[in-house]
This record gives sequence, C-alpha cells and structure tokens, in this order.
Amino acid sequence: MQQKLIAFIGAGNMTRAIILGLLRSGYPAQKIIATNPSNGKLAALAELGVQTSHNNRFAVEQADVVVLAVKPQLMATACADFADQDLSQKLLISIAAGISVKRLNALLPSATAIVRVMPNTPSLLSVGMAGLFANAKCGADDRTFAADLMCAVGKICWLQQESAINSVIATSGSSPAYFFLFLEAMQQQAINMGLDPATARQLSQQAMLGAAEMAIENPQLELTTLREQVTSKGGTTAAALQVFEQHQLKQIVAEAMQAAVARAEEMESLF
Ligand SMILES: NC(=O)C1=CN([C@@H]2O[C@H](COP(=O)(O)OP(=O)(O)OC[C@H]3O[C@@H](n4cnc5c(N)ncnc54)[C@H](O)[C@@H]3O)[C@@H](O)[C@H]2O)C=CC1
Ligand SMILES: O=C(O)[C@@H]1CCC=N1
Repeated sequence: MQQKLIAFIGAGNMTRAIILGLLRSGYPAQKIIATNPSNGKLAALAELGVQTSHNNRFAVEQADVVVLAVKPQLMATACADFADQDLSQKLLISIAAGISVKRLNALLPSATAIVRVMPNTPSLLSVGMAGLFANAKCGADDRTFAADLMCAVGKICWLQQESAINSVIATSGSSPAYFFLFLEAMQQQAINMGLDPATARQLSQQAMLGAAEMAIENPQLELTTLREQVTSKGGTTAAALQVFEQHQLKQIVAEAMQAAVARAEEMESLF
C-alpha cells in the first residue's frame, strides 16, 4: 500500500477500527493523524504512535488523504473548519451514512476526487465488510488507495452507482447490530431455559460464528441448502423454523432493511 499522510477527521469507533487495522497491516503510525474535540479518544491513539490534534484545519493542511469520520449531523460543522482550503490535490474519503457526493462537494467546493466508503464495526478485528463508490474525478491511484485502506480491515466491494451505498448500509453497515439483537434474544431465552449467562452466550455466539464460517467456506452451496442440512424432517429445527415462518421472519427482515435505506435517504435531505 502506498504510504500517504492520512488525516482522520473524527476519532470515534470507526476511525479507531480502521487505524488499528492499518497499523496491524504495517502502515506507519507517523503517517496517520487523527482529530477529535475531546482528549480521551486521541490519547488512546497517541499511545499507538498516531499523530493527534484538536485542529481539523491543521490536520487537513498536511494530509494527502482526508477521511471524514464524524456523525452525519456534524459533518457540515466539521467541514466548515477547512472548507476554504485547496483540496483539489487530496483524496477525500467519507465513511458517513446519508451524506452524498453532491453534499460533500457543496460543503467542500474545491474537493475533486471523492470516495464514499460504507464500512462496519467488525473492521476492528480485520473482518470488516465495506462497499466503496468513487466519483468520476477519481483516478486509478485514488481507487487503489481507498481499496487498500479498507482491505487492511476486511473485504471490499466496488459499487457502480452511489445509491447502492444505502443498500450496503442496510446489508453490512447496520447488520452487525441485527445479529447482536438476535444473539441477545437467543442468550435471554437460553437463560430462561436454565443455562447460566456465560454458557448461554457462548452457545449462541459460537453457533452463529460456525454458521457464518460454513457459509463462507461453501460458496458453491446455496444458503437454503446449508439450512436444509440442519433441518431433519420432523425434527427440532423444523419446529423452530416453522415459528419463524409463522411470524414471517423474511418479511420482518425486509422491512427492517427498507427502514435503514429510508433513513439513509432521509438523512441525505437533512444533513
Ligand atoms: N459505527 C458504525 O457501525 C458505522 C458508522 N459509520 C459512519 O461512520 C461515521 C462515524 O461513526 P462512529 O465512528 O460510529 O461515530 P463516533 O461518534 O464514535 O465518532 C465520531 C467522532 O467524531 C468526533 N467529532 C465530532 N465533531 C467533530 C469535529 N467537528 N471535528 C472532529 N471530530 C469530531 C466525536 O467526538 C466522535 O469521537 C458516521 O458518519 C457513521 O455514519 C459507517 C458505518 C458503520
Ligand atoms: O447507524 C448508523 O447510522 C451507522 C451507519 C451504519 C452503521 N451505523
């Protein structure tokens, strides 16, 4: 991976996840600068050798690549700090949900090459999944750098249409929370059935990890086949799945994912 100076604007969960992945992959800490208004998160990054600052303008000035990683509702305020700087020679990467390339261009008029990235928190363990969309001003170099950045923390896919970013949000950006909700429900019911909380959690999460690995290791098998392999005729799994079906689990999942997309679209008009 090319070694450029990367400025992360906002040093929260996702920035920390990406920086840890970069460092693990051998990226030099002194080539990274992170900004945040408060000290705590910066101190944790400084311990890793990363440069830190409270000053967005200062960080952006030196950077070759600027990663915008603040909450969508704070994006305009953060960008205002360096909106009058010449960004035309810098690659701008935004990981924010609900902030379009058009909006970024309005907030940062001199920006040219812009990549929108939609990552997820498993990036922290280098098992992230990210969707990337590059605007027409991005050259091969810009695309390669953005891809390398996210490959340091997981897998990536390129998107041809910017609108697909919202489908990525619903499918892999937000979905770790769907699975945690499912795990919480399973752990709770296992406890209700008499298991202790630690055992209930271990049984639930290890089963989910194993199932995910089976799906990944068997790309030639349809997910339906993997499900059927567990489901003995007239057995326990069939009884459980029947309840999911009665309550229209697939419909619930569809509606939840549509709600995520609708909120992303709404955010595009709000922020
Ligand atoms: N958390 C997640 O699972 C995912 C988040 N995202 C996107 O990533 C972005 C960041 O999310 P998180 O890391 O979860 O949020 P976070 O709240 O953990 O981090 C944002 C950080 O930005 C700092 N900040 C606020 N105003 C600032 C300013 N003017 N200048 C510099 N820093 C400022 C905050 O103090 C905070 O530490 C959001 O736009 C979100 O849509 C994308 C995919 C997944
Ligand atoms: O909840 C959110 O808005 C962000 C985007 C995807 C995951 N977290």
